[in-house]
Amino acid sequence: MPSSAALTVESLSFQVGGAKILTDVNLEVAPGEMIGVIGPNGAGKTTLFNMISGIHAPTAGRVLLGGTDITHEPIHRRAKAGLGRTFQTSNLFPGLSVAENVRLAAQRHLGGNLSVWRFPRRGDQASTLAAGYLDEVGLTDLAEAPASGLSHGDKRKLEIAVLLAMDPKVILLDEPMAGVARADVPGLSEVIRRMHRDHKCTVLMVEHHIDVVLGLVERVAVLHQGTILALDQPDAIMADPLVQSAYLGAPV
Ligand SMILES: Nc1ncnc2c1ncn2[C@@H]1O[C@H](COP(=O)(O)OP(=O)(O)OP(=O)(O)O)[C@@H](O)[C@H]1O
Repeated sequence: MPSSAALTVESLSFQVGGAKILTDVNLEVAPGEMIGVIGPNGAGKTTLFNMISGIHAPTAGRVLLGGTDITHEPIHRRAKAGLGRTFQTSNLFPGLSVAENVRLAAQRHLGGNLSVWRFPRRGDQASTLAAGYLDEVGLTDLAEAPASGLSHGDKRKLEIAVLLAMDPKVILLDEPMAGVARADVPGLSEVIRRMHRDHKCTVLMVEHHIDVVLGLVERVAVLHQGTILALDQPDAIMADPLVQSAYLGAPV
Protein backbone atom coordinates (compact mmCIF):
# COMPACT_ATOMS: atom_id res chain seq x y z
CA MET A 1 0.00 0.00 0.00
CA PRO A 2 1.44 3.45 -0.87
CA SER A 3 2.50 5.51 2.16
CA SER A 4 0.50 8.62 3.11
CA ALA A 5 3.52 10.11 4.87
CA ALA A 6 4.69 13.64 3.96
CA LEU A 7 8.29 12.46 4.13
CA THR A 8 9.56 8.89 4.02
CA VAL A 9 13.11 7.70 4.54
CA GLU A 10 13.28 4.07 3.47
CA SER A 11 16.17 1.72 4.26
CA LEU A 12 18.64 4.57 3.80
CA SER A 13 22.33 3.73 4.01
CA PHE A 14 25.46 5.76 3.34
CA GLN A 15 28.91 4.33 3.23
CA VAL A 16 32.22 6.06 2.52
CA GLY A 17 35.05 3.65 1.78
CA GLY A 18 34.64 1.04 4.48
CA ALA A 19 32.94 3.40 6.93
CA LYS A 20 29.21 2.95 7.50
CA ILE A 21 27.86 6.43 8.24
CA LEU A 22 24.14 5.51 8.03
CA THR A 23 22.76 1.96 8.11
CA ASP A 24 19.21 1.05 7.13
CA VAL A 25 17.52 4.19 8.46
CA ASN A 26 13.71 4.17 8.25
CA LEU A 27 11.54 7.13 9.17
CA GLU A 28 8.03 8.27 8.25
CA VAL A 29 6.90 11.79 9.05
CA ALA A 30 3.13 12.22 8.88
CA PRO A 31 1.61 15.32 7.26
CA GLY A 32 1.70 18.17 9.77
CA GLU A 33 3.88 16.26 12.22
CA MET A 34 7.05 17.67 13.81
CA ILE A 35 9.79 15.14 14.58
CA GLY A 36 13.06 15.94 16.33
CA VAL A 37 16.26 14.06 15.49
CA ILE A 38 18.74 13.88 18.34
CA GLY A 39 21.93 11.92 18.85
CA PRO A 40 25.54 12.38 19.97
CA ASN A 41 28.19 14.07 17.82
CA GLY A 42 28.98 11.97 14.79
CA ALA A 43 25.75 9.94 14.98
CA GLY A 44 24.89 10.84 11.38
CA LYS A 45 22.23 13.56 11.83
CA THR A 46 23.70 16.00 9.32
CA THR A 47 24.39 13.17 6.89
CA LEU A 48 20.73 12.13 7.10
CA PHE A 49 19.65 15.72 6.37
CA ASN A 50 22.11 15.90 3.48
CA MET A 51 20.59 12.73 1.95
CA ILE A 52 17.04 14.06 2.35
CA SER A 53 17.84 17.46 0.89
CA GLY A 54 19.96 16.07 -1.95
CA ILE A 55 23.42 17.34 -1.03
CA HIS A 56 24.73 13.76 -1.05
CA ALA A 57 23.29 10.63 -2.66
CA PRO A 58 22.72 7.59 -0.44
CA THR A 59 24.53 4.34 -1.09
CA ALA A 60 21.20 2.50 -0.75
CA GLY A 61 17.57 3.26 0.07
CA ARG A 62 15.06 5.90 -0.93
CA VAL A 63 13.68 9.30 0.05
CA LEU A 64 10.03 10.01 -0.76
CA LEU A 65 8.28 13.37 -0.58
CA GLY A 66 4.51 12.93 -0.36
CA GLY A 67 4.91 9.43 -1.80
CA THR A 68 7.06 10.56 -4.76
CA ASP A 69 10.56 9.15 -4.99
CA ILE A 70 13.00 12.10 -4.93
CA THR A 71 16.15 10.09 -4.14
CA HIS A 72 17.85 11.07 -7.36
CA GLU A 73 16.33 14.53 -7.85
CA PRO A 74 18.71 17.52 -7.72
CA ILE A 75 18.37 20.01 -4.84
CA HIS A 76 16.43 22.64 -6.83
CA ARG A 77 13.79 20.09 -7.95
CA ARG A 78 13.31 18.95 -4.37
CA ALA A 79 12.80 22.58 -3.37
CA LYS A 80 10.28 23.01 -6.17
CA ALA A 81 8.49 19.86 -5.01
CA GLY A 82 8.04 21.48 -1.58
CA LEU A 83 11.12 20.61 0.48
CA GLY A 84 12.64 23.51 2.45
CA ARG A 85 15.76 23.51 4.56
CA THR A 86 17.58 25.87 6.90
CA PHE A 87 21.30 25.47 7.43
CA GLN A 88 23.54 25.51 10.50
CA THR A 89 25.46 28.30 8.79
CA SER A 90 23.18 31.00 7.55
CA ASN A 91 22.42 31.15 3.83
CA LEU A 92 20.95 34.64 3.64
CA PHE A 93 22.00 37.55 1.40
CA PRO A 94 24.00 39.47 4.04
CA GLY A 95 24.22 42.73 2.06
CA LEU A 96 20.47 43.00 1.55
CA SER A 97 17.97 44.24 4.06
CA VAL A 98 15.91 41.87 6.17
CA ALA A 99 12.77 42.72 4.14
CA GLU A 100 14.57 42.30 0.79
CA ASN A 101 15.69 38.79 1.73
CA VAL A 102 12.09 37.71 2.32
CA ARG A 103 10.69 39.68 -0.62
CA LEU A 104 13.11 38.00 -3.06
CA ALA A 105 12.08 34.56 -1.79
CA ALA A 106 8.37 35.47 -2.09
CA GLN A 107 8.88 36.85 -5.58
CA ARG A 108 10.70 33.74 -6.75
CA HIS A 109 7.94 31.60 -5.36
CA LEU A 110 5.27 33.72 -7.05
CA GLY A 111 6.79 33.85 -10.48
CA GLY A 112 10.36 32.74 -10.67
CA ASN A 113 11.45 36.10 -12.10
CA LEU A 114 13.27 38.59 -9.90
CA SER A 115 12.73 41.63 -12.12
CA VAL A 116 10.45 44.13 -10.37
CA TRP A 117 10.68 46.35 -13.48
CA ARG A 118 9.08 43.80 -15.75
CA PHE A 119 6.54 42.57 -13.19
CA PRO A 120 5.82 45.51 -10.85
CA ARG A 121 2.53 44.04 -9.54
CA ARG A 122 4.26 40.81 -8.62
CA GLY A 123 6.80 42.94 -6.77
CA ASP A 124 4.01 44.60 -4.76
CA GLN A 125 2.43 41.26 -3.93
CA ALA A 126 5.80 39.87 -2.84
CA SER A 127 6.41 42.91 -0.62
CA THR A 128 3.02 42.46 1.06
CA LEU A 129 3.65 38.77 1.64
CA ALA A 130 7.16 39.51 2.94
CA ALA A 131 5.78 42.03 5.45
CA GLY A 132 3.37 39.37 6.73
CA TYR A 133 6.09 36.75 7.17
CA LEU A 134 8.38 39.26 8.93
CA ASP A 135 5.53 40.06 11.29
CA GLU A 136 5.03 36.34 11.99
CA VAL A 137 8.65 35.88 13.05
CA GLY A 138 8.75 39.17 14.95
CA LEU A 139 11.23 41.05 12.74
CA THR A 140 9.05 43.92 11.52
CA ASP A 141 11.04 46.50 13.50
CA LEU A 142 14.25 45.33 11.81
CA ALA A 143 12.82 45.16 8.26
CA GLU A 144 15.17 47.81 6.85
CA ALA A 145 18.29 46.65 8.71
CA PRO A 146 20.99 44.78 6.77
CA ALA A 147 20.72 41.02 7.31
CA SER A 148 24.44 40.93 8.14
CA GLY A 149 23.85 42.98 11.30
CA LEU A 150 21.32 40.63 12.88
CA SER A 151 22.07 38.51 15.95
CA HIS A 152 22.28 34.72 15.41
CA GLY A 153 18.80 34.31 16.84
CA ASP A 154 17.31 36.95 14.52
CA LYS A 155 19.15 35.43 11.52
CA ARG A 156 17.43 32.13 12.27
CA LYS A 157 14.08 33.91 12.46
CA LEU A 158 14.83 35.56 9.13
CA GLU A 159 15.70 32.17 7.62
CA ILE A 160 12.32 30.91 8.78
CA ALA A 161 10.57 33.91 7.19
CA VAL A 162 12.46 33.19 3.94
CA LEU A 163 11.37 29.55 4.12
CA LEU A 164 7.74 30.51 4.72
CA ALA A 165 7.86 32.77 1.66
CA MET A 166 8.69 29.68 -0.39
CA ASP A 167 5.68 27.87 1.07
CA PRO A 168 7.34 24.46 1.60
CA LYS A 169 5.31 21.38 2.55
CA VAL A 170 8.16 19.76 4.45
CA ILE A 171 10.74 21.77 6.39
CA LEU A 172 14.13 20.51 7.56
CA LEU A 173 15.49 22.60 10.42
CA ASP A 174 19.21 21.98 10.86
CA GLU A 175 20.23 22.87 14.42
CA PRO A 176 18.18 26.07 14.60
CA MET A 177 19.57 26.92 18.06
CA ALA A 178 23.25 26.57 17.08
CA GLY A 179 25.14 29.74 17.99
CA VAL A 180 21.99 31.40 19.36
CA ALA A 181 22.40 33.27 22.69
CA ARG A 182 20.75 31.45 25.57
CA ALA A 183 18.39 34.36 26.19
CA ASP A 184 17.13 34.17 22.59
CA VAL A 185 16.36 30.42 22.64
CA PRO A 186 12.78 30.68 24.07
CA GLY A 187 11.79 33.35 21.52
CA LEU A 188 13.13 31.33 18.61
CA SER A 189 11.43 28.17 19.92
CA GLU A 190 8.14 30.07 20.00
CA VAL A 191 8.62 31.19 16.37
CA ILE A 192 9.14 27.55 15.35
CA ARG A 193 6.11 26.45 17.36
CA ARG A 194 3.90 29.10 15.69
CA MET A 195 5.27 28.31 12.22
CA HIS A 196 4.37 24.66 12.68
CA ARG A 197 0.95 25.41 14.16
CA ASP A 198 -0.17 28.16 11.78
CA HIS A 199 1.21 26.77 8.52
CA LYS A 200 0.49 23.13 9.32
CA CYS A 201 3.80 22.23 7.72
CA THR A 202 5.64 18.99 8.32
CA VAL A 203 8.90 19.54 10.18
CA LEU A 204 11.98 17.41 10.76
CA MET A 205 14.43 19.12 13.13
CA VAL A 206 17.96 18.22 14.16
CA GLU A 207 18.81 19.94 17.42
CA HIS A 208 21.33 19.47 20.22
CA HIS A 209 19.24 21.39 22.80
CA ILE A 210 17.21 18.46 24.08
CA ASP A 211 14.91 20.68 26.15
CA VAL A 212 13.97 22.59 23.01
CA VAL A 213 13.29 19.38 21.08
CA LEU A 214 11.22 17.83 23.86
CA GLY A 215 9.14 20.98 24.22
CA LEU A 216 8.36 21.31 20.52
CA VAL A 217 8.01 17.97 18.79
CA GLU A 218 5.44 15.20 18.70
CA ARG A 219 8.01 12.42 18.27
CA VAL A 220 11.75 12.10 18.73
CA ALA A 221 14.09 9.93 16.68
CA VAL A 222 17.34 9.00 18.39
CA LEU A 223 20.17 8.39 15.98
CA HIS A 224 23.14 6.43 17.30
CA GLN A 225 26.12 5.28 15.25
CA GLY A 226 24.17 5.71 12.02
CA THR A 227 21.04 3.81 13.01
CA ILE A 228 17.71 4.79 14.58
CA LEU A 229 17.96 3.59 18.16
CA ALA A 230 14.47 4.73 19.19
CA LEU A 231 11.52 6.64 17.74
CA ASP A 232 8.74 7.64 20.11
CA GLN A 233 6.97 10.44 21.95
CA PRO A 234 9.24 12.67 24.08
CA ASP A 235 8.23 11.16 27.45
CA ALA A 236 8.81 7.61 26.25
CA ILE A 237 12.18 8.58 24.76
CA MET A 238 13.37 10.13 28.02
CA ALA A 239 12.26 7.02 29.94
CA ASP A 240 13.88 4.58 27.51
CA PRO A 241 16.86 2.88 29.23
CA LEU A 242 18.48 2.14 25.87
CA VAL A 243 18.44 5.85 25.02
CA GLN A 244 19.70 6.80 28.46
CA SER A 245 22.69 4.51 28.36
CA ALA A 246 23.59 4.83 24.69
CA TYR A 247 22.96 8.51 24.17
CA LEU A 248 22.62 10.37 27.41
CA GLY A 249 25.09 8.23 29.35
CA ALA A 250 23.04 8.32 32.56
CA PRO A 251 19.44 8.55 33.71
CA VAL A 252 17.96 12.03 33.22
N1 LIG B 1 31.49 12.47 3.17
C1 LIG B 1 32.02 11.91 4.26
N2 LIG B 1 33.18 11.26 4.20
C2 LIG B 1 33.69 10.66 5.29
N3 LIG B 1 33.13 10.68 6.50
C3 LIG B 1 31.98 11.34 6.63
C4 LIG B 1 31.35 11.98 5.52
N4 LIG B 1 30.20 12.57 5.95
C5 LIG B 1 30.13 12.28 7.27
N5 LIG B 1 31.19 11.55 7.67
C6 LIG B 1 31.41 11.03 9.04
O1 LIG B 1 30.18 10.43 9.42
C7 LIG B 1 29.93 10.63 10.80
C8 LIG B 1 28.58 11.30 10.98
O2 LIG B 1 28.71 12.69 10.67
P1 LIG B 1 27.51 13.72 10.82
O3 LIG B 1 28.07 15.08 10.58
O4 LIG B 1 26.38 13.29 9.98
O5 LIG B 1 27.13 13.55 12.35
P2 LIG B 1 26.20 14.46 13.25
O6 LIG B 1 25.32 13.54 14.00
O7 LIG B 1 25.52 15.50 12.43
O8 LIG B 1 27.25 15.14 14.22
P3 LIG B 1 27.21 16.59 14.91
O9 LIG B 1 26.18 16.49 15.99
O10 LIG B 1 28.60 16.72 15.46
O11 LIG B 1 26.88 17.61 13.86
C9 LIG B 1 31.10 11.43 11.34
O12 LIG B 1 32.01 10.51 11.92
C10 LIG B 1 31.69 12.08 10.10
O13 LIG B 1 33.06 12.32 10.25
